[in-house]
Amino acid sequence: MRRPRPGRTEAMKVQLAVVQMVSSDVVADNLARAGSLLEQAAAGGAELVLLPENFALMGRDEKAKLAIMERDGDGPIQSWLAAQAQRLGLWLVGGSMPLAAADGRCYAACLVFDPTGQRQARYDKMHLFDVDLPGGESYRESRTIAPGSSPVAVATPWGRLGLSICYDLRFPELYRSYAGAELLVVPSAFTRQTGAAHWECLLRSRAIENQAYVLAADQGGLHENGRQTFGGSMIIDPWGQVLARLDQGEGVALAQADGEFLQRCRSNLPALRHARPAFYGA
Ligand SMILES: NC(=O)CC(=O)C(=O)O
Repeated sequence: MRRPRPGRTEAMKVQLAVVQMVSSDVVADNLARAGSLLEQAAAGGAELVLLPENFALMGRDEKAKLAIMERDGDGPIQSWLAAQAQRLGLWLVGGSMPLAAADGRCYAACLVFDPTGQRQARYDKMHLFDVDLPGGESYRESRTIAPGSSPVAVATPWGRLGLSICYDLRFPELYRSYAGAELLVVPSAFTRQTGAAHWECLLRSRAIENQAYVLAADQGGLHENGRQTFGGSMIIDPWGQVLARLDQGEGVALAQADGEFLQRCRSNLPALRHARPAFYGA
């Protein structure tokens, strides 16, 4: 593994992977398939891999999450993530999984493990998908999920990695709080309807305005509860170009991040330095 010295973004070269799943309501099946997809990513040279939101379970109803939620730092899904990172020698970003909240709900937590299996970060989804879509589809995540309250960026051998989950993608201020981060992750279970309309456009915008690599791993297919997710998992460079993309179904997309290219984007078009938050807020 190439490990550039901290601060040497231009020396950064890392093979990235996003894993797309169509998770079912059986945890053991989902983990077995996720394990094979991670092996596929590792065989493609991936050093940093992102799983989708709800990788371990897309239940028949939202409450199913509560039956499998774990205490922080203790439980089979967390152990599985640590073991996969270690087994395959990867930085593994574990999409989202339910961790118990004090009020009986859970947090949708994104956990990051390094190649020794040590946990390096936890981010809890901050914006909850309580929406009514045209056509009658409706979601109330806040009934089962408690909102997180802190942005989290983690230091990796390739620079800072800003964490977010799915609906967070619609709140650019969160990503601006990571300004300067080289890598942004968006594990998701975007609806088919909103994904067709907004997914790529929002992802490319976050990459362009923050001049960062964006990794977006989505759920992509028909789930047992009748819910359809969009797919279209992708890796985008700081110029907004889609380097790798999946359609529907399960799979792995791979692409290389290049620190020299990122630095060139930032020095040729120094929009991050031109920002004037004093006049319109941080
Ligand atoms: N499912 C989500 O959390 C978000 C989504 O589908 C959207 O923002 O659209």
